[in-house]
Amino acid sequence: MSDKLKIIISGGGTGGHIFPAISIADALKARNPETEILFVGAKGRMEMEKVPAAGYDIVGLPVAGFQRRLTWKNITFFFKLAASMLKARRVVRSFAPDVAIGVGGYASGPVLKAAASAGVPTVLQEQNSYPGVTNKILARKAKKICVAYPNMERFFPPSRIVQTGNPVRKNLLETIERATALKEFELDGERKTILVVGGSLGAGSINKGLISSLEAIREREDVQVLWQCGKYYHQDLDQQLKTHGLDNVKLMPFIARMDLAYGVADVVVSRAGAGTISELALLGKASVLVPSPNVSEDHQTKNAMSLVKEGAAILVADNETEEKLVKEALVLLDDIDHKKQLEEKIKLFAHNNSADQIAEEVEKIAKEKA
Ligand SMILES: CC(=O)N[C@H]1[C@@H](OP(=O)(O)OP(=O)(O)OC[C@H]2O[C@@H](n3ccc(=O)[nH]c3=O)[C@H](O)[C@@H]2O)O[C@H](CO)[C@@H](O)[C@@H]1O
Repeated sequence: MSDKLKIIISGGGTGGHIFPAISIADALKARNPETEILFVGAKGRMEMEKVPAAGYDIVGLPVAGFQRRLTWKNITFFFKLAASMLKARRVVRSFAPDVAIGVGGYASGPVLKAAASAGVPTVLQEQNSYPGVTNKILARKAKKICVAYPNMERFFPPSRIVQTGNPVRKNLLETIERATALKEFELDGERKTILVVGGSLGAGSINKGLISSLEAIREREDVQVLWQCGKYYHQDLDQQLKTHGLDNVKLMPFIARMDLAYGVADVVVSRAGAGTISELALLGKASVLVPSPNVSEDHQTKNAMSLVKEGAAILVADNETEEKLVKEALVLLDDIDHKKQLEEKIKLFAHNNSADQIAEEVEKIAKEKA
């Protein structure tokens, strides 16, 4: 094997797949700057913007998701899948990677399948406590499956599982100046802060919970809310907020500087995506989680429950946000002991150096192949 490794990383769709992928790429580069990395994502999805912004090349496949209900879109799904398979094969042949890594999301199926058929070893990174169908199928051929949760031998061949945790962006772990964070979001240093995040795309039910509780938030002059609502919901919510004229709510479509947002947060209200949970654990944040019911195998509830049953987070159901969400967050903000307990307990779920560990596995596999 030459020193110069060539690695394909495929997948994406949402931040939960893209950010771990970028962290793995960064770790491979940090270990060996000569390593050449090519991303393969899905055309029109978030990765086509975020990956180049992180300094890596990406090729887009025309692949789309399969709709679980009966719809005409599923006819185009099969055409797109076939076209993606052909393109994935071409990309694998011309880039000739030493290893292909799949991080989940539409593109990883065709790419890992093409890689395995071409004799390229594959590695999976499964972020969730309950894998989707594609990863279960891809795992049959994968050399290693890097997981973040225990008991994954229920789904994957035990001898090929490695406990690595989910890669988290490095800058989230650096110490930040509180003043810089307050300035970034135009927040008040005298107030306690609730950070609200609806996953990388925003969450309708969390947004509803906030909108229906604006009066309760207005009454709390000692509190402010930094609210990421998702690009799709932003315009409408921004208009609704303006009519209420609150000075303690800051609405944003997406937060690029999550390091600063976590830095100012006293309590976090969030979806239960695996990436966010890994970040909350590493940073020891007291959290109220609202699992999305719209994900495969209800995996967010399973992610959240692994914390909740250990007293490491609070859960509010998706259909109860209007009555409970803001109320629970405010109670937690005031209950210093409970807040402290959650901060300590969630830290027990933290996994350090995950990206580096995955990069090491990938290098080992490349060496075995050579
Ligand atoms: C709807 C959906 O399919 N969600 C899935 C998606 O989650 P999704 O991408 O929403 O969520 P995750 O929680 O895993 O990751 C979100 C990432 O985006 C970052 N972030 C979020 C908001 C923001 O404004 N700025 C920002 O940078 C977070 O810091 C985190 O790094 O992938 C996860 C990992 O497979 C799954 O567990 C989720 O169920």
